[in-house]
Amino acid sequence: MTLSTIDFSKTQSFQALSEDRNRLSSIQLKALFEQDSNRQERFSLLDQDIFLDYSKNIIDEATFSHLVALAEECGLKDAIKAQFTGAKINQNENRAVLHTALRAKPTTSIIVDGENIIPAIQAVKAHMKDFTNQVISGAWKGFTGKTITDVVNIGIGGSDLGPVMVTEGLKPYKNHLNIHFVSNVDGTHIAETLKKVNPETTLFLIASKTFTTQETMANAFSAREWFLATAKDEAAVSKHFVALSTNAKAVDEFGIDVANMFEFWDWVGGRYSLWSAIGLSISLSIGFENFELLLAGANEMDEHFATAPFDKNMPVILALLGIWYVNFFDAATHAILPYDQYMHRFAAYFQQGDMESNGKSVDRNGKRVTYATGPVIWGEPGTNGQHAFYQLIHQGTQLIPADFIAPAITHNKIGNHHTLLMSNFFAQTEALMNGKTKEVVEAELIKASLPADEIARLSPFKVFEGNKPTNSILVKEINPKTLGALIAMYEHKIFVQGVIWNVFSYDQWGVELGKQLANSILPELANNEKIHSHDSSTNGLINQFKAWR
Ligand SMILES: O=P(O)(O)OC[C@H]1O[C@H](O)[C@H](O)[C@@H](O)[C@@H]1O
Repeated sequence: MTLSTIDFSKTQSFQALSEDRNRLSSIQLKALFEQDSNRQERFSLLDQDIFLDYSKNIIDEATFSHLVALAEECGLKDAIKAQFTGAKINQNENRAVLHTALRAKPTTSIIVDGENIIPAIQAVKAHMKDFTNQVISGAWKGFTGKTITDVVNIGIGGSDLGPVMVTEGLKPYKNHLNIHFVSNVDGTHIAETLKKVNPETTLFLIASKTFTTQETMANAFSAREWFLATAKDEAAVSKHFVALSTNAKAVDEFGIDVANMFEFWDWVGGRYSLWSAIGLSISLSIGFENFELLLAGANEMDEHFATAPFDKNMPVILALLGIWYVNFFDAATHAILPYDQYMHRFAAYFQQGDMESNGKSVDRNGKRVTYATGPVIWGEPGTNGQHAFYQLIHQGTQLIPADFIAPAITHNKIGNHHTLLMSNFFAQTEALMNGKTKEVVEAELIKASLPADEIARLSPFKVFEGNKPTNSILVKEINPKTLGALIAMYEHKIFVQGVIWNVFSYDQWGVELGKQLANSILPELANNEKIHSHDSSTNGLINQFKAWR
């Protein structure tokens, strides 16, 4: 079973949406609310303690049904089925895409290459559970008999961003272990981390799907050297180094006992791997039971995604709205704005999730696309963003659709902080939608007793056009289950968009060229001889570096 290769810009729904775009260009969102008192009821969904209000989007009933029809026309139903049942939809790498299997119920059966993969997943989970319990309880001892106090996850990209985001997001559930993350090949990252830990009580998790990634291997070797400088005994490595990988051979060559390897498989994409052994730092940080709740939340979202009709399906709706703005309003970026300090890495995580998946310009037929695909994903937690970049969202020339995410219940009930935060959350989407008219601005300036010529001069700067689209995602509370569901919701959003844009979302050839060139430049940096092998800019930069270092 392969994915369809329909050019969505040639579909009937696309044509209808183009007409909708023209029709809606003269309509203000505000007016749509005035015309229909049930608008929010119509354009919102409640599922799994997540309330998605998408009513503040530039859509009406007709547009919404055309968007849903677009999903149907592009074969989304079959695509979802293909992904969940293990079809090799990552065609360029001939792989299935089964992060959903990692959180499936143990009774499920999913066949890949003639074999049910669920028992192997359960076996790794049992290993993770046992190991997590030993480390947390203190039964796992370091080489001098001391218990573990610190865990350092060494990994990059998908082997870092998910665990960082989730351990930060779920800090209220954290136990006594200190969790650190080292990703950058810049020696500063590992050096600063090693300053904080003691080799006798530190556990290193070498997290790499391929176990060949330059950055991770360099950091892992430096950590090992640092450790051995104290331990002075290779045999001690097995008590302090474990591997999270698909590559048993490379793990063995590094010197990690394969018994201390937590395996996963090629059908888990790096940026979708936090549910696999890559999640060991999460499990150590919040306990295996909470890790399982994270998986259970994701699984419930999987079921919602796989079974809900498209017009009641959160990931599908988010994906379609995203396409609406990228392809019909020329939106080049999409902001993710969590009003929750613990979620401060959520946008960074989905930068990889989304941009590495759908940052493609060749379609599934191997042809250059004739339309825009994945937007730039960015964002910072509210209210910090309000005092930094919201100016541009409110009054700039770019249309920036934004997702506002907030928990109703806070983990830190200090004074009135949460109501202050939430008042901003509600105010911003309202302000973005309604804007402020010239009349209102002028009335305010008259009230402030400004002279008429000053009012005329100032008012254009103080007008807000409004009509800026947002989704509000109100979560009852950020806990392991709801966070699992939220992450899965965005994962599926990415998948749906990839299906419709007719791109392969699960490969990432775009990261290869830079890696290749870095490898060819590396030997050129070994001495101080002048380089002439590149363009004049690259030669000049390398030679200046050599002169200065
Ligand atoms: O887990 P690893 O094999 O070390 O890969 C780490 C990362 O590196 C690559 O460059 C890919 O672009 C990412 O998708 C991946 O997550």
